[in-house]
Amino acid sequence: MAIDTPHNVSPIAVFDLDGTLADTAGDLVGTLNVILEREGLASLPVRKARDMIGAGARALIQRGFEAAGKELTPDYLDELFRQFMVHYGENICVRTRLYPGVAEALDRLEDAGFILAVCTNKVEEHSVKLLQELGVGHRFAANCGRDTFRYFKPDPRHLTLTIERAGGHPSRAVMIGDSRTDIVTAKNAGIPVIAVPFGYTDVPVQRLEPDLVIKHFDELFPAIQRLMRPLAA
Ligand SMILES: O=C(O)COP(=O)(O)O
Ligand SMILES: [Mg+2]
Repeated sequence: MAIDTPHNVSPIAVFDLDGTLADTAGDLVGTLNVILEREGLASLPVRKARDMIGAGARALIQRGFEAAGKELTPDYLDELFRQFMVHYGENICVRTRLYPGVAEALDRLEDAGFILAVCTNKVEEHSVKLLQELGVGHRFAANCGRDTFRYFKPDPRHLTLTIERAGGHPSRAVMIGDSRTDIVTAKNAGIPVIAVPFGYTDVPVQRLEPDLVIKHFDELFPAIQRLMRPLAA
């Protein structure tokens, strides 16, 4: 289906957050471990728990408890989720860092006239706080979390509504992500997707058939040019 491109719409690059812009596993798993320890369960090493990230904090707790062989009732999961949100909110940027080359890649895109946005399954409040603490919050025209709209990834409307809020258009957009969720979301929205292989996924991203894979943010701008040139023609 051809999408009509309105005149003079700036191109937009939409980024996933956890595992794409920033390596957040240390602090997410750090909070998961606080919760597990409060429940008398053994904590999980980051290398084992990192691939449980990607579907939001509630899923992370659920997966952590499954790994420990402990059942959770929905009510108790709600209670642990509340505890998680408080602890994580207070410890959101202790070990978390941007991946190498992110700030430069954002500069390059901005210089080329791109709008930048974030579409994450973190709650919006945490996404805003984290990107501010990482010193890049002001770069994004929209920062849309799991609770921003009624829809969240892999529902493609999370992505299309993010684009709309940022002032872009789906026909001049690209998504950058690290997981199956991001790739499925973008494909269902009809938007090209670039994957990074250093994030959180239980399957190598190449197998999920993104349009391109980049190993470092240095490669982002040329990759976007390759994908968007045919669209702009
Ligand atoms: O916090 C999560 O589990 C997922 O967040 P992401 O969508 O930014 O990868
Ligand atoms: Mg991610």
